[in-house]
Amino acid sequence: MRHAHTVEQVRAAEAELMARLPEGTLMQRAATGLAVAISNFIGHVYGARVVLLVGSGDNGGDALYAGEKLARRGAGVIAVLLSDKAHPAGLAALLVAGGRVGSTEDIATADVVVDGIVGIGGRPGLKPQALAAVQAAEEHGVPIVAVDMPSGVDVDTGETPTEHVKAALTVTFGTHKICHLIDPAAAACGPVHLVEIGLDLPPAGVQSLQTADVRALYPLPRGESDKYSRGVLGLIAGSSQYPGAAVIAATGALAGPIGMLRYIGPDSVAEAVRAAHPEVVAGEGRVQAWAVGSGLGDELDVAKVRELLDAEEPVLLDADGLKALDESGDHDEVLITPHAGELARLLGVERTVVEAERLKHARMAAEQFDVTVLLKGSTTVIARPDGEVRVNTNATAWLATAGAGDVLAGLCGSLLAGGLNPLDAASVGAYLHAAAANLASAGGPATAIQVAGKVAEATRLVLLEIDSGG
Ligand SMILES: NC(=O)C1=CN([C@@H]2O[C@H](COP(=O)(O)OP(=O)(O)OC[C@H]3O[C@@H](n4cnc5c(N)ncnc54)[C@H](OP(=O)(O)O)[C@@H]3O)[C@@H](O)[C@H]2O)[C@@H](O)CC1
Ligand SMILES: [K+]
Repeated sequence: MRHAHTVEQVRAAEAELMARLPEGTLMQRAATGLAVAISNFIGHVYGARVVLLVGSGDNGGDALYAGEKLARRGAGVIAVLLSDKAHPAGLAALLVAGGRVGSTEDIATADVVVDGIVGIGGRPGLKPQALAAVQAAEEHGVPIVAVDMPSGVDVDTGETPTEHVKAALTVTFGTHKICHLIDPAAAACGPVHLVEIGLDLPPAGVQSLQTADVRALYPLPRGESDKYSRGVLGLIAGSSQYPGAAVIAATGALAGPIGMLRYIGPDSVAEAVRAAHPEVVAGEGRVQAWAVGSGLGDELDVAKVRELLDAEEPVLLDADGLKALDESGDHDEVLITPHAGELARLLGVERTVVEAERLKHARMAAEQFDVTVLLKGSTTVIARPDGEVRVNTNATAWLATAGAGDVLAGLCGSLLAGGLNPLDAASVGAYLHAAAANLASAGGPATAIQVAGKVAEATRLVLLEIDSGG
């Protein structure tokens, strides 16, 4: 599990640990890990040209001490001081090691720029001198390694209301922060490298499943399992207008853990579903969970869906089905899977607002409708009414294709029917969906059906303990 803590939690853990260690120990641990990560990033140290952007706090201190270590190994290290309060001991150490103070002019010929402008003490945005330095790096194509996080992002929300660094690599300390996992800030981090510094942290409110977590959660059939005990999913999807959505959702569902799929819908759509998947049973019967909504169009039966929402079985509500959601009733076992536009409609706000503040709006909807919300997007945010959040970060941009959401709905529904709670079903489903997309895409385009076709293989790789790039 990858954990993302808030600034307040990190500060408390840091204070507790610092009280037990000689002064400066934590910063030295951070700077050592940072120097190693920078040298791995540039591939060579001797003769490398490194420019440090140094703000007024300890984030700049980390950069200066890492610069000192690189200078000792033969790098040419130049510090651009963005404040007259730059960490005095760190600066002295850099100068003793042969580094020097320079200006933004030095950026043009650098191999790497190190962003030590601000860390967890930062407010969003960049001051003019810092912005000019960052723009110089961008203009000259010099990659930026961010210390702790790209300066200018909102650390605790992942929002990027104004200018910020776009890093090629982020080196963080002790634990991940929320901005590393939530877009749009997460997209500005590049790969995130975690340096352990020994912090003792409380449970994190934002987490991200890794391969081993998915393996541990996945509902496995047992020797005595039959098709009913593995779980039966009822699928209400597709319409004369969008028959394909039912076929695609069914393909996603059958690639999950269920033993049987029941399809409920118009005869013509049922025929299409059964032509693609002869194993599907058409018509009502006992189910362990419902997946409702993909491609229903105008044929949504609001009363019927509300009946299901009030019943005991878990319900996944997607696409057109979301129109049936209201704030009444107990929706503990309900999972909704909107994209930003659909969530915006539910909350009565603009889509762009949801995209800019994904964590906030996913949590808001979860609380308001008393449901688990899976907000689709480049990083998928899954929020529970109690505020617990999981994020899925292994998606490929190629997954933005028609029908991909129907595959996800079918798969997550299948996991609900297989016995997972909405949070686990959503996070395991999002992980396997993205892993399948990575296999189907392999760096190029892929259709939704091709993605669905790779879910079984992605699952097998996870269960066999092979990391499929997820
Ligand atoms: N916690 C840990 O476990 C460890 C932490 N470590 C490191 O310490 C870092 C935190 O250091 P920190 O607390 O000194 O704050 P930091 O982020 O450097 O900001 C300093 C000052 O900048 C200012 N400022 C604010 N916003 C701004 C902006 N947009 N643009 C420009 N300036 C802005 C503001 O001052 P003000 O302007 O209000 O006077 C603020 O006080 C942390 O990220 C990690 O790298 C590691 O060494 C070891 C383990
Ligand atoms: K930074």
